Amino acid sequence: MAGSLKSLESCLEQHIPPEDLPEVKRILYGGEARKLNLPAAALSAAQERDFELQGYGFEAAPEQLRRPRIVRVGLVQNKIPLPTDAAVALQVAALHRRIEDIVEVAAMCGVNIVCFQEAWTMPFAFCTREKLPWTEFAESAEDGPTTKFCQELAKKYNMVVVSPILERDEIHGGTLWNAAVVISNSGAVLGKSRKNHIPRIGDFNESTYYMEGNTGHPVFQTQFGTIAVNICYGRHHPLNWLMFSMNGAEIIFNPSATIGTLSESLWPIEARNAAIANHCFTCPINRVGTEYYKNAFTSGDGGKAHHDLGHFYGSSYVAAPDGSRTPGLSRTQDGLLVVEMDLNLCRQVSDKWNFKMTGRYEMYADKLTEAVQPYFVPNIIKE
Ligand SMILES: NC(=O)NCCC(=O)O
Repeated sequence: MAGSLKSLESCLEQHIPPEDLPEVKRILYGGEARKLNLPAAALSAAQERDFELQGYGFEAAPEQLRRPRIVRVGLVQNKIPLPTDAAVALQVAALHRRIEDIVEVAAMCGVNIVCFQEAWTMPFAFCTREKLPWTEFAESAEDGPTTKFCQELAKKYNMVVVSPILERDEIHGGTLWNAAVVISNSGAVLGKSRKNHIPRIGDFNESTYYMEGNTGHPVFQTQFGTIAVNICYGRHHPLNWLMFSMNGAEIIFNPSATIGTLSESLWPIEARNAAIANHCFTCPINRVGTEYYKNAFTSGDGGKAHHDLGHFYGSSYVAAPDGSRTPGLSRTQDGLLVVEMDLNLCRQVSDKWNFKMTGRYEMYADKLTEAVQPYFVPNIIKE
């Protein structure tokens, strides 16, 4: 069964000889991440509320002129608590309750910035290509009920909240977007970042619902650091990560909804590579579970009609600019990953590896401008 393996890390812990494990972890993960000492009350609340709680820390070297810039981020992955044919309002309310329970524990763990999974207020129903009831989950990014709910959480816990939703933009003809709303710890809506790349693969039929985002690559200056949101499929586009980094992002969240058969072998690579290439922290988050739909749908490949998109494999993790990473959360269980990071590490790694300095961006900018022209002639040298 797709979801039967709890996590890659638990499998390694179980089967790699103990004397080899540290070296295996060094090669695979860039070393053993420091475990955070999380409060006992938080650990027992997580257990009672049936979600995994893990905490890790990344260090930076002490500097003479800058104080450490320590921030704690919280990544939340979860199943949908109600079946997909429950009333829309009940599904949203149940998700709000679930997230409220998890965010309370994040607050106990001192989290400064929390991010939820892609389209967190709904099942990932775009596979069905049906409009109702799924479009009813869409809300205003600026003052919809979910944004108001997140504003309350932000103020209550002095926490920046990144809330990826299905957005309805009433000002522009009621159009739908896949967007992440960023709410300051003051409770103010800082802004939104729309998904730039919309998948056209397998049952990810999102293009039936919304277009490629038009907000570019905004970064949000928060009290705790400069953050950006690269939504799901944007993970496969190195230039998308690059542009958030160009605008100064120190932490790039990647709220996602993706399934094992399609992307699980890419998952540990892409966001981690982006952290390395852009001297920043990246935080990929994936939902968990299998979501069933009453009406069967086909994949347009001659195969049988089916009732689910596949197994969402969780495995949320954080990668650091030096290429090290935390273990992933479970592939099957709801979870909160708390990660402490010193943002000074971004510049320290940049000074060491110099990817920004050696990037030759002007060369690529010129050549890309040429390459996107309709009558571009590729530079192929022939005998
Ligand atoms: N939500 C989404 O864009 N999924 C597409 C599949 C993937 O990017 O792994």
